Amino acid sequence: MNTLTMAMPKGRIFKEAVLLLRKAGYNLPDQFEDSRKLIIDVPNEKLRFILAKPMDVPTYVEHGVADVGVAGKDVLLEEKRDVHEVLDLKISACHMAVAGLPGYQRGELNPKVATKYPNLASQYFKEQGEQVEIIKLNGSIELAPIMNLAKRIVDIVSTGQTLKDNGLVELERMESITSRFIVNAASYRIKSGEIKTMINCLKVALGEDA
Ligand SMILES: Nc1ncnc2c1ncn2[C@@H]1O[C@H](COP(=O)(O)OP(=O)(O)OP(=O)(O)O)[C@@H](O)[C@H]1O
Ligand SMILES: O=P(O)(O)OC[C@H]1O[C@H](OP(=O)(O)OP(=O)(O)O)[C@H](O)[C@@H]1O
Repeated sequence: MNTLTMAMPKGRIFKEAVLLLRKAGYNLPDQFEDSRKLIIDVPNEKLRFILAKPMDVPTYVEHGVADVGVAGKDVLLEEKRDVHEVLDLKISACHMAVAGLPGYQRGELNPKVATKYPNLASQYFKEQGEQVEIIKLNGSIELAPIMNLAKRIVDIVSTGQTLKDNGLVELERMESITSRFIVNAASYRIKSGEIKTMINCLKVALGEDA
């Protein structure tokens, strides 16, 4: 049996993904979630975890540095990496939205939209037939309309608290987002037994038919 390398997103998805793996029967050590190590070997399960920035997980999987990984659908839509998306893990649920100050009306020429997701946002507005100027930010996106950097933002909404606390409202709901199990194409062939076993165990944990 081959060792599988799994790219995991550091941050909010990580804990939920670890819980799901444990539910799927993988015996992961205690304190696994609290470690600051970026590579964690679990020899008993023939697993090696690499802990990457959420946006970088598909890159590691595309290049075959990791055989499999967990990535938010938002990241997959933004990065468009060449990976197989094989399973919806139904964790870290949220949605993408266009937000802005209350009462915003379309109509300006080439309006600015601030976002951490320039590709996803560009595609959305193209489909809507609205020409916009995308301003890429790396976080605290809700600042942009308040400071008049851009009247609208495209960002993740979960509880809606961040929008509310900053006096913003959701203007248009976009895609629903959950985390997905992704696989490198070559690994899928070379390590198909191990990968299919993992997918089946995850499906059972999710209450789906394996
Ligand atoms: N409220 C939320 N805000 C942001 N991301 C969320 C939320 N709920 C679930 N997610 C999921 O978590 C992922 C982001 O995780 P996290 O917030 O830990 O990283 P990040 O802040 O984008 O990372 P970094 O800023 O370190 O690059 C998203 O890709 C999305 O799929
Ligand atoms: O609807 P809510 O539950 O309030 O969650 C949404 C907020 O959470 C995320 O920010 P994050 O905490 O990742 O910080 P960031 O601004 O650094 O991206 C996201 O970008 C929103 O700002």
